[in-house]
Amino acid sequence: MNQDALKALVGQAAVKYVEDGMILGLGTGSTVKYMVDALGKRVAEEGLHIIGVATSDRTAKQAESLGITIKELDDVDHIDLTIDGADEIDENFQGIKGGGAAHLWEKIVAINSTKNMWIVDESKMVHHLGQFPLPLEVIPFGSTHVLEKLDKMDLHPEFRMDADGHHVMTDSKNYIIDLHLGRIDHPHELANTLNGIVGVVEHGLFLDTVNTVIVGRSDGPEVLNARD
Ligand SMILES: O=C(CO)[C@H](O)[C@H](O)COP(=O)(O)O
Repeated sequence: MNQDALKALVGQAAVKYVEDGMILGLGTGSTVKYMVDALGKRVAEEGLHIIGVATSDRTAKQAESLGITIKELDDVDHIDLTIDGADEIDENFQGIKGGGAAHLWEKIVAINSTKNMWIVDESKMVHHLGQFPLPLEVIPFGSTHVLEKLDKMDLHPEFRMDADGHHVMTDSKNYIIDLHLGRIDHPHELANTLNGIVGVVEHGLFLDTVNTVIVGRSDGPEVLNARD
């Protein structure tokens, strides 16, 4: 099975956890896109009454095009379950997110959710975090100085640019800096350090966040329970 087929598999597996009346956080990325397609199908076929809170403009657009009602986070009083993708998940269920430049909204939605589920193909499961560059969302004002500071801290920063050589912009109109770390031995310490840098809005370390991971493997989806 190729990677896309595994992503579709976990997307379809995840929506089996959706119940009528739920308020759902909808993540961002290519895996979530399959999940939103499958959710739209359930809404159309079963008439489920679901409210979605999207973690990006592109997910909101896709969901609405499929007949899923979308509300702003501030217009709901809770979120029952958020289903999102991830870039890396280690053996302690700690994760890196933000490959799609959406980790700020994803983290805000995640911390306001009763349960968090991540859906990934098996290539995302790792022994140690850090092979995937760690994304930081940074305020454009003074961001070159933030980059220099990170460089002096040996965090190997690089602005994320698009194919035309422009800064990748988040939905909040911020820039992304990726840290090329290779291996993160102490994710909580690194998170604390990054939280203390003025100009960094949010980093892509999602620590002690996820409850359930569905891993797409060629012999079927594997469900891992991280925490309650
Ligand atoms: O964090 C994210 C977006 O900011 C995505 O969840 C993550 O990048 C995984 O994406 P994909 O499913 O396309 O591999």
